[in-house]
Amino acid sequence: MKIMLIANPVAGGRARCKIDRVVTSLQARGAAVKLVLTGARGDARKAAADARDAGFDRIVAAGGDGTLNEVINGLTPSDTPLAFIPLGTTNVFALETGIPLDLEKACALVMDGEPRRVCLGQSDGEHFLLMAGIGFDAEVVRRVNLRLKRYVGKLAYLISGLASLLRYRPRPLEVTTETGMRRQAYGVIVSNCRLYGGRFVVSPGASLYADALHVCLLRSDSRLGMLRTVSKIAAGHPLLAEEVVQLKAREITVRGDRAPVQVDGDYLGELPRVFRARFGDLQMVLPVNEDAAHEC
Ligand SMILES: Nc1ncnc2c1ncn2[C@@H]1O[C@H](COP(=O)(O)OP(=O)(O)OP(=O)(O)O)[C@@H](O)[C@H]1O
Repeated sequence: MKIMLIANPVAGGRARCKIDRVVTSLQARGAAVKLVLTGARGDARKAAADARDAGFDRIVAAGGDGTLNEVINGLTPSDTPLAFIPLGTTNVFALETGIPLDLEKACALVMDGEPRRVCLGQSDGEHFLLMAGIGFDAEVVRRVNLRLKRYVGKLAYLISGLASLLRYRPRPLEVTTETGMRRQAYGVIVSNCRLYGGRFVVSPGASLYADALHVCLLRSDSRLGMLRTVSKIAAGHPLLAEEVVQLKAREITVRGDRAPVQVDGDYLGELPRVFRARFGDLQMVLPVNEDAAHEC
């Protein structure tokens, strides 16, 4: 099996030795591995685009969810299956899909797993695998100090969250779906997966294998209300109808006065934006689980 391994040596703080172990493990399982180490943002995307038609049997992204997002954007659309080795800080995609955090088991999945078609979110030509956030969470992502994140990990988001909370004022957002349904909200999370930011379940009905996105509309128009909703999500408490509205849609338009947008944990820009579900443009090597089998 010919494998292109695109790996971020600074994922999760320091991943260089883990990447060497991944190469050794894949070679021991019979793979011919070409390794590209990223040196900066954008390298993983370029490497994936270059590898697209180069005859590899698998493209493997090794790093955090940010590296995975870049590889997806370089690769899609493609029939070459994409596998993932989680080496990141939060590893939301691995938690969502059950990709093992144990390197040996993750390498075994790369070699033995069956590729299957997945759904991606798309906005202005950019793909996302996990979610897009509009409003407060995007402000937190915009303000996060990436150098600090290398040293303190997830704590950098908490620091940015507290700093953002002092200044942020929830502003009204207008959300329209392809069926013409129109709603107002003060924060929006467009999900392709159930989990958000770690093990927090924001969109329980979302699935990587369905041709749709789930939309969570946050209705609190005050900072205190917003804090209450976020705390309940973090504690795993059920949310009330006056706090959130959940929708399912294939196309979602969000308008609002220069509100910030993040996708898969990276700042993307400001509103207005259209978010679309795109099923089948990419195949991924993932563990088989029953939910996934049902959705297919
Ligand atoms: N050699 C490098 N030096 C500095 N930054 C890099 C390098 N290679 C890639 N990057 C940037 O680091 C960003 C974050 O890395 P990545 O997502 O792999 O790990 P993480 O942030 O630790 O994990 P997670 O996304 O799961 O929180 C990438 O989006 C990329 O822009």
